[in-house]
Amino acid sequence: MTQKLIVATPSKGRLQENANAFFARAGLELTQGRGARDYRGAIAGLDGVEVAYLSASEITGRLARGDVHFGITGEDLVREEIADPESKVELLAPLGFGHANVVVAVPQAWIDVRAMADLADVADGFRARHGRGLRVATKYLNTTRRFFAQHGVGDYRIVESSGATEGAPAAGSADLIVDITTTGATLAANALKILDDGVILRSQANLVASLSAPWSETAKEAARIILSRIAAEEEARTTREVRAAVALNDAALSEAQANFGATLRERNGDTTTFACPTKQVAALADWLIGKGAQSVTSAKLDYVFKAGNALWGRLAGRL
Ligand SMILES: Nc1ncnc2c1ncn2[C@@H]1O[C@H](COP(=O)(O)OP(=O)(O)OP(=O)(O)O)[C@@H](O)[C@H]1O
Ligand SMILES: O=P(O)(O)OC[C@H]1O[C@H](OP(=O)(O)OP(=O)(O)O)[C@H](O)[C@@H]1O
Ligand SMILES: [Mg+2]
Repeated sequence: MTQKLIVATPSKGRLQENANAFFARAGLELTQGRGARDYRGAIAGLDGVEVAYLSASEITGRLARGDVHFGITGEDLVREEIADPESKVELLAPLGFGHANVVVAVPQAWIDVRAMADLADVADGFRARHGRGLRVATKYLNTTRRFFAQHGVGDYRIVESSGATEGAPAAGSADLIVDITTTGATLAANALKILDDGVILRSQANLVASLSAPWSETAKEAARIILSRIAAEEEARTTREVRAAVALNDAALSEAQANFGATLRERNGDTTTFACPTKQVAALADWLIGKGAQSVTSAKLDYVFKAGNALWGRLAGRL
């Protein structure tokens, strides 16, 4: 069976540009078939791969159904649109973009309502006072139901809203909302406030794998290669190669690991080379000078390929 690996990437919206940049960083050049309007593409140099350009929401649905193998989408969409996501998909890696919180927000004028417990109280008395239950505008139906149930908010109704959700309370079509926010500007413009314990999820874009897609040998091999490049880029981006002319014993190496997260890459005579988390480079250098090094250099690498491919290992273990 020569079923190709299908990689779904956002074709529009907030994740599109960042997703393209993410693949480019990993040395994966997406090539679009016959023109910008062709929604199928490929990855240069990788025969067993097909790229599908879809909306983030559509990507999530296809991952759940097993129509695509890999997809880039928001964790908010995965938790909302896939029932029992742990059994259907594997969230392989958070990608560091598409940050947004799914939140419960109420009118700022509700001065006594600060937390979910206050909301539960309001919900209980609301029907008696207003002749109807609370109305919540949202497109996150399942996420809202789960969160409200956890917090004992029972008497409410969801008003499904797919756009301009923040305007619903002022327009009179809902009393509060559950929606996504990044800067908070839209909430503020609509005189809404997030409840103190009302952050339901801190979401970001993820590389997600479908567990039910047809994982042919061709698809597995392509996935292994793609994941090794992604891991190599991530390792290179988050670490620096630190080198010093100083001989260190095993106890000192353990200390470097424990204090700075620095792992030994190579020991060559009197030269010691570490892989060090970027943020710890200066501290490690200081420590190495304290150990007798005359100078310490730090270099940024393009890729760090490793014999063991942790990302692929994790996925392979579930297929
Ligand atoms: N400020 C934000 N607002 C909405 N989504 C965001 C934001 N920041 C990041 N995202 C992420 O991007 C995903 C897709 O949102 P996006 O707005 O691109 O698409 P959409 O709302 O489905 O379609 P549209 O292109 O019509 O807005 C969200 O589900 C979320 O994971
Ligand atoms: O906290 P902020 O930075 O103000 O961002 C939040 C807003 O961004 C999103 O809308 P988007 O622009 O994607 O339009 P949409 O509602 O049509 O998806 C989201 O639905 C909020 O309305
Ligand atoms: Mg949007």
